[in-house]
Amino acid sequence: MSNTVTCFLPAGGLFRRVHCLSPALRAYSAAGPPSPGIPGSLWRLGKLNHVAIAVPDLEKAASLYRDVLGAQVSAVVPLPEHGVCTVFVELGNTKLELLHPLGEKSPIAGFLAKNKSGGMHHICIEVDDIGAAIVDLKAKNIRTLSEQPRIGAHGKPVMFLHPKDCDGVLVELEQA
Ligand SMILES: C[C@@H](C(=O)O)C(=O)SCCNC(=O)CCNC(=O)[C@H](O)C(C)(C)COP(=O)(O)OP(=O)(O)OC[C@H]1O[C@@H](n2cnc3c(N)ncnc32)[C@H](O)[C@@H]1OP(=O)(O)O
Repeated sequence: MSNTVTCFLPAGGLFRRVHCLSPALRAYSAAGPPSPGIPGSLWRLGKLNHVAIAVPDLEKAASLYRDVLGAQVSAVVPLPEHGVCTVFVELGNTKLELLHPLGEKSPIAGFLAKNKSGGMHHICIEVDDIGAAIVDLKAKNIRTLSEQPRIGAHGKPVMFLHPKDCDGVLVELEQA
């Protein structure tokens, strides 16, 4: 079954044929696909909470999203317990988290040394039961980057998963 329908849009007195998402698929996309979960599993994956971008100049990056792209951008929030300063960019369906190292032992210092102009650092996905998720993922040999969950940028427990066990992507799970 095709996911697209053909629409005819007026264009300079004529009609232009374009392919667009079928109404059913559009409704599904707007609501967000429900995670089916693993049968018998005690936890489920939820929404994309944010995509984090490590940046060498936080003010410059905040200005790009606020003044050039017109997004709603938060103030700078230092999180010394995580070794980063953050700025959140509101996108409606998700957020961007701009990250800059704070302190001498920042966990993002190595990443920025390798990626001097910055780059995508991690994705954060919500889970409905972070404790159950951690037990399950450890049993499946996915390495967690701390023994216990820590309190993340939104005041909720978070856990990072090793990028080498997640197809090269650093994944943060956040309690919904
Ligand atoms: C506030 C909170 C929140 O949102 O709630 C946050 O954001 S805190 C955000 C900051 N906190 C965190 O990131 C905490 C979790 N992160 C960590 O524990 C660390 O950053 C690691 C992911 C273990 C990487 O540490 P480090 O750079 O010192 O180690 P390393 O250079 O030996 O890296 C090991 C391998 O992983 C790769 N690697 C490193 N960082 C990566 C990243 N962000 N994405 C994908 N791959 C990455 C390296 O290139 C290397 O691969 P090769 O061996 O192939 O070269």
